[in-house]
Amino acid sequence: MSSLSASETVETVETAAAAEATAAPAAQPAAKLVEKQMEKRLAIKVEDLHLYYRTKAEANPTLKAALIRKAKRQKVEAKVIKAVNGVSFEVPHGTVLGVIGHNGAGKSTLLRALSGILPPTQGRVEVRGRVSTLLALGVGFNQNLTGRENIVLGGLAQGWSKDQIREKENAIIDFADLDTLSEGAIDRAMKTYSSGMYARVAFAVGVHMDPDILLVDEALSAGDARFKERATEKMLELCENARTIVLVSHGLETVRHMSNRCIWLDHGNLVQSGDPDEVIDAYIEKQRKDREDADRKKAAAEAKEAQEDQALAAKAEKTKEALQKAIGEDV
Ligand SMILES: Nc1ncnc2c1ncn2[C@@H]1O[C@H](COP(=O)(O)OP(=O)(O)OP(=O)(O)O)[C@@H](O)[C@H]1O
Repeated sequence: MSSLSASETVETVETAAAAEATAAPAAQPAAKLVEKQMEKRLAIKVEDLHLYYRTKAEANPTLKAALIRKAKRQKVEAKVIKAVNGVSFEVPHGTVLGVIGHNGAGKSTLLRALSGILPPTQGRVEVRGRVSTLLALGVGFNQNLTGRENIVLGGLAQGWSKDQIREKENAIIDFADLDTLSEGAIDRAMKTYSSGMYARVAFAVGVHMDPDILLVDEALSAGDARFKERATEKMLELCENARTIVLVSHGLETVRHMSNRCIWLDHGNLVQSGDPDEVIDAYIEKQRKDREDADRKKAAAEAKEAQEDQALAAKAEKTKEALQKAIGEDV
């Protein structure tokens, strides 16, 4: 679980606004005022965001390779992976933003930047409000502590009072509802949990942190159908209270059902953003076309291979005939 210092980002925006007000104190053009009002309603503002990872080119260096490199005084080349390339978008408070895209499109990386885990390589990320992050693996839990102990730890990290912790602890445990899966599990070390049990506790903690902005990365994928339904209801309830949710998922129907805005990432680029039905339909159509293209390429390659086989067989036949002629007997 990670939280971002909301006050810091808000302060940046207000400081900029104050400076502008000093420069032009009196009448401001109506368009400017409207823009400012809109600006205030924003929960997230992402401007020309680039996120790169630097990795060593050699994934599994061998001792021999390392020794040769050392002898030649060569350095291991750093490889830059451009996970997100100049993405810009805005999210008003009360939005459920679905983020879709192929494997490796940059969705989780974007979410890491929104949660503050990953600083931008270039560009700006402004997140205004208390953030709660639900990552697929429930990052932040101590595996050796029990579910209950992790809940208390999460509360302490949020600065809750003893009474608040006691009150929320029960609500979280009720919501996670682990007893129906395995009695007494909440008092066992989390390393003994199944991925579904883990997801339940992570989700229950995340939504009870009373976040303004909830970032969800496939955290529901491990939950069973009943839990997913309850989690969806809870997220919609949060949203009715003008909370903002960013939902990264391959579950296109979940995104269609839950979100009221959607962005589609492809190789780190923002392909389309807007109405979820339109964006999801366009994405499905692109996937269909890609599959068709791949099938066509495969069929063409197979046809070419068959042709080459035929040509080779014909050539072999001719060679055999020529040999027969030359020596006048069967070979
Ligand atoms: N820690 C990392 N170090 C190096 N490269 C990374 C790291 N994490 C992700 N990447 C790379 O960044 C790109 C985007 O990955 P990311 O996990 O953000 O994609 P994704 O859309 O969330 O994919 P998926 O749907 O498979 O979870 C990929 O090329 C991935 O290999």
